[in-house]
Amino acid sequence: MRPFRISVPASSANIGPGFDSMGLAVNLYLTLEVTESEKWEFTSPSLSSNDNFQDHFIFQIAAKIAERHQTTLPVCKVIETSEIPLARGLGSSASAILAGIELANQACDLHLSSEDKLQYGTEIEGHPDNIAPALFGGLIISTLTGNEINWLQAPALDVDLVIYIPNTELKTEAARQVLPDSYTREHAAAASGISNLVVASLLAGDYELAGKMMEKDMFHESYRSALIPNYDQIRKEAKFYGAYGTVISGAGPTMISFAPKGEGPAITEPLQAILPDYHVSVMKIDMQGLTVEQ
Ligand SMILES: Nc1ncnc2c1ncn2[C@@H]1O[C@H](COP(=O)(O)OP(=O)(O)O)[C@@H](O)[C@H]1O
Ligand SMILES: N[C@@H](CCOP(=O)(O)O)C(=O)O
Repeated sequence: MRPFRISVPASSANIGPGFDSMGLAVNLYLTLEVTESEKWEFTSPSLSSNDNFQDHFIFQIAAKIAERHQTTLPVCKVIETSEIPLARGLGSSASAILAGIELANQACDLHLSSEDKLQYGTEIEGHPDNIAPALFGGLIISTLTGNEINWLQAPALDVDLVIYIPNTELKTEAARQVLPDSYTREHAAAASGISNLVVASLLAGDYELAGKMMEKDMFHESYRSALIPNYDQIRKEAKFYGAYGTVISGAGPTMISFAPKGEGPAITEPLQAILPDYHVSVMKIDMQGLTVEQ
């Protein structure tokens, strides 16, 4: 086996009303450096020296994918590094799942297509909104109906992104529990109308309208806002300093603003001063998605 390096970007899902169906790849990366070895070694920021590599999430995903293809992983040395904070709404689990799938793909020579990876990743994660952009890059609108996934990569957005990462975690599973099990027809019609308009205005480059409509989400934001520290303040201050709109990133607690191109720093600076316990920064949209270097 030739050594290889896998890189997977983080992602910000939902973008307001695109709940479980829209997400954007951003420039924070999980990487795996993989070489063949005499004995298994897995170095990871989330493993202490007492932990068994077999308990590692990425190893488990890779082993499952290999098993699904009636094979086993060869003995490898894997070094994981990651810039993606865990349980903050930046798709760390989706990036880790894709890294595991690609580890199996490369190490076992599975010749998986991108659609295979999307399918496997979505089956594990449950929804394609983080998996699809982390795999393909850019802004992806996707939908899972039964087992079928359809998706579209939008043209590049001409915006700055500002993210506000607090130093507290919120597990996606916990943030899904506060959501209603169902919506009335009236509610669903209004919510999907808002979502349609966000997508249409992003595609048309009408970012003022996109920002206005994303803040009107009716699928998840209002139910989750109590779980998100400084939710109202971040939206209000970001708007004051020029943002088009600010929403929860994924299931939170990170928030993300869409701002006019070049205006990101004018929001970052005052917001970082207001939120000393946060990491506030301008992010770039990653247009590559998952990459493998031999
Ligand atoms: N690189 C990783 N290595 C091991 N486990 C990970 C990794 N990334 C994510 N996870 C697992 O996924 C969990 C976070 O997933 P989730 O609650 O969906 O939040 P998010 O995907 O928004 O970061 C972590 O607590 C951890 O169990
Ligand atoms: N649509 C999901 C997205 C979860 O994203 P994550 O980055 O928080 O894992 C949801 O809103 O639950």
